[in-house]
Amino acid sequence: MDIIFHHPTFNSQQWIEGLHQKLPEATVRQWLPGDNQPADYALVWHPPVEMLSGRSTLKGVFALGAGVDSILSQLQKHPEMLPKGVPLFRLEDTGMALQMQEYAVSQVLHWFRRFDDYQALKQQAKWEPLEDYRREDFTIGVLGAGVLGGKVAESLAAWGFPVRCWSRSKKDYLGITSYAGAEQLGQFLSGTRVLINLLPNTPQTVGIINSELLNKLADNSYVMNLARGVHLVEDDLLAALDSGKVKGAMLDVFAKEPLPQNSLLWKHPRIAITPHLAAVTRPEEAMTYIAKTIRQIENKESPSGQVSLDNGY
Ligand SMILES: NC(=O)C1=CN([C@@H]2O[C@H](COP(=O)(O)OP(=O)(O)OC[C@H]3O[C@@H](n4cnc5c(N)ncnc54)[C@H](OP(=O)(O)O)[C@@H]3O)[C@@H](O)[C@H]2O)C=CC1
Ligand SMILES: O=CC(=O)O
Repeated sequence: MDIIFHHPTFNSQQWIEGLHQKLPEATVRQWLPGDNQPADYALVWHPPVEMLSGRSTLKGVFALGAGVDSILSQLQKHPEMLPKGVPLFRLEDTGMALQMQEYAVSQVLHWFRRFDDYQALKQQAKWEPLEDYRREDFTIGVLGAGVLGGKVAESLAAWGFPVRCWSRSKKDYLGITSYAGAEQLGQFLSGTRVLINLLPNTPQTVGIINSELLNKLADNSYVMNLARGVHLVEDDLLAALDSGKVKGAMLDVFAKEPLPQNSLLWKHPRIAITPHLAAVTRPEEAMTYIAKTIRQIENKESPSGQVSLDNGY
């Protein structure tokens, strides 16, 4: 079995050796331009078109992340890149759900305990106990209730917050109110105090967090974008912060990354920023998942994690 690997920043040697340990029968090599030798599987992130195109004998392509929007947008321009019938897989959880839970829970607690307000008071050297927020006024709404959104919703429910989620299909998560489809988005937003985005980037979700949506949230709401920058209309968020509709935001992803130096988001006192690391690919867990999936494919089983090219995620 031959596996080719390409990632612009990962340590290729670590992956080649790690995969070989998990799949001793496999020969794993870093793909380099000009390599058109046979391959059964390809592990990729931002793959050069020539790496994949024409490889009709591939049994699977693995994206080395959870979101496949960059690969799908490359595919739009170069449909030949993924030969017909070759399945595309993505990483399902592989250690990312726990990272997302850590990120979301810590920031929700920060807002809930009014640490943002106390930081502002500290700037003025003011000793001023504020009224506590009540959990019942702190409904959390998670946009996207898949592998990561579902786990984030569950962890916040465990902290006793009222939690709801929104997805395409209805969910049955314990203690979480599920809303589905465009027709239930308004209900989902009404009364939501903290909005957490974990949607995939698809034509239906681009720009979804805009002024119309933000205006439907509860007053003094908070926004956390953990999915993709293109989901958020940055100017609309700035306007909602300035009008007081939104009280604070925590952003991990941006329409343009790295976030340009001249972006107004950097300067806003009520926006916190992290550089797209809410959940990173953990090599050990990812390799375990990929090796298991390859074995399932070899055994003619149906592994989970296959991307629906029709749905775009
Ligand atoms: N910032 C970071 O570091 C990281 C960001 N990400 C981002 O997180 C995203 C989510 O990952 P993951 O949870 O694994 O993805 P999943 O595919 O498991 O979940 C996606 C969810 O979004 C829902 N959804 C999709 N389209 C729509 C729509 N049009 N309307 C309503 N709901 C919709 C799906 O509904 P249904 O369940 O009904 O299909 C599903 O619940 C990734 O696509 C990636 O962009 C991922 C990892 C790290
Ligand atoms: O943003 C990261 C990913 O895995 O998707």
